[in-house]
Amino acid sequence: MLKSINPSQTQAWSELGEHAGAMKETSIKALFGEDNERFNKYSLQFEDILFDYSKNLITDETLTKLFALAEQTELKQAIAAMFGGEKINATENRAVLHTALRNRSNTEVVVDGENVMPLVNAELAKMKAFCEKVHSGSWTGYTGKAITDVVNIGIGGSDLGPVMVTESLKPYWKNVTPHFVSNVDGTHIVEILKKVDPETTLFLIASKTFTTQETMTNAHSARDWFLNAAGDEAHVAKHFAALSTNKDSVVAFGIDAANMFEFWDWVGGRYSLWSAIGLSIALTIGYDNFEAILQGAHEVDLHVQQADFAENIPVLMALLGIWYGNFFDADSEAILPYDQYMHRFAAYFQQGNMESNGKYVSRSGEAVDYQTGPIIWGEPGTNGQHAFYQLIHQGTKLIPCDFLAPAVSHNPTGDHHPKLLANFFAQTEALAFGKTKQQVEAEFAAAGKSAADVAELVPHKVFEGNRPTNSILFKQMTPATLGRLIALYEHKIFVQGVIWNIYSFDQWGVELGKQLASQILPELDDDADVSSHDSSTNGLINTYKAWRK
Ligand SMILES: O=P(O)(O)OC[C@H]1O[C@@H](O)[C@@H](O)[C@@H](O)[C@@H]1O
Repeated sequence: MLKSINPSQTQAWSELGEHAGAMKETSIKALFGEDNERFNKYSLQFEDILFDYSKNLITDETLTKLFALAEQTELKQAIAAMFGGEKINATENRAVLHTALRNRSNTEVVVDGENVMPLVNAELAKMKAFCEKVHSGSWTGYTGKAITDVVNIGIGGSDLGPVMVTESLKPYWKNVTPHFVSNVDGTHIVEILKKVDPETTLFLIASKTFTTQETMTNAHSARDWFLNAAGDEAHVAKHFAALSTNKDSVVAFGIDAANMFEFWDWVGGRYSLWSAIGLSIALTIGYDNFEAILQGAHEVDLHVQQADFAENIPVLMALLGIWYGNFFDADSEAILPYDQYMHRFAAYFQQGNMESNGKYVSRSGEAVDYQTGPIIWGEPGTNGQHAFYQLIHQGTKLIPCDFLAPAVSHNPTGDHHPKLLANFFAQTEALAFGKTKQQVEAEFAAAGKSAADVAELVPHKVFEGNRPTNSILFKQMTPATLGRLIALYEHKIFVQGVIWNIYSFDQWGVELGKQLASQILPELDDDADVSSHDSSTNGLINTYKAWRK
């Protein structure tokens, strides 16, 4: 159990509050002007990843106070508790050990007196053997043909990770094409089923609980579609596998227990891509590449445990987020990958952050008196530049941004990549340093315009700058690099949750909607008007019933 420590009552918090007041009087530009060594001081390289956090409104004093906050909220103890298998997910009485799934050192990880590593290793061996059979063509469908398509049916943590990773690593795809069905909207499964052939398709029913309405509905529809073609229930075993913690429900659904890939209650849904939930990843890019993702993440697991705070990338990422969220009232963060393959990266960490740290109740059960998890959003560059960057550059809101880019493209066509990277470099420069009134006027003067003619236009063309960013430049998008990047962001979320004194590994906030939907569903069976809800909900339901006739 993690102690409940109110961060806003710590000495460091009040010092940070005062210090933020002073920092509002300076600017990123001024700080760069004062110190030529800023990049060297405020950047770190970890393996093939360069983390440059120099374009933040920080000084050594800021960092010292942020590290003090981490000390005073007992971050070190919390890191040890998580990796040590303590039940830090107290509201569900569970350990938090997605790190054990990628513990390539194979050191003991004990939960309830049992070393879980033999379980982890056995499941990985089973995934490996299965991948080999599918890739070699020795695993065949009901008509003897090899598998060409995998359809992962899952939602939330049982979908977003595999989607993001398979998309990010498209250059590594093998002879199996992945598809993903998540939404209960029938459109999703109908459109995917149009693309695949029952004779050569493998369905992975991915659900930690194996009770999620969307997933079970889609799984039954997939099974019906398959049986419609295959005829015989005996063929299901060749085309359906389950990725779950709930064996009884898997068997009750009709999936052969031999085709179940297991994980455990100490793996949170949104941290589960490292587990059997990653089977669609391993089938898409090959088991060895899947293992390379685990290896990359494991390196970061060692880093977060061993590095001093000043050298610890996830800790720095977390503290910078707290600096702006709690002391500058920033309420969102943008994640902006300059890599088209990473187009679902922000969506993935939208769940990671918002489901983990979207909590207002502290670990002692009281409402907190400070901001917790940020709103996360983002799209790949350069598309975002032509859509929403206007607000980041000249809007009234402070939006700290992470810019990510590979130095080497998998598609070095023409001069696309230098152009992409020129934009990547330009944006953080523009955001930090802006363009002054004098610069705008000088540009007009150089173009032969008189000061009087352009006076009204000038203020609109000024960029205040002083918009903070992190740049994460990596060598190339490889499985190990992606593993590292994901683990960095995962640990950022964990560190922030510790400091905010909340429980990052439960998600009670998703339950009420599910509960009400299951009450409403039977009310939609007939055409009778309902009156059991508030007037708005009654009105909506009754209009729906009238219109669907
Ligand atoms: O994997 P299952 O159990 O189907 O859950 C799928 C998703 O459900 C949601 O309600 C959330 O709680 C997510 O964290 C979870 O990943």
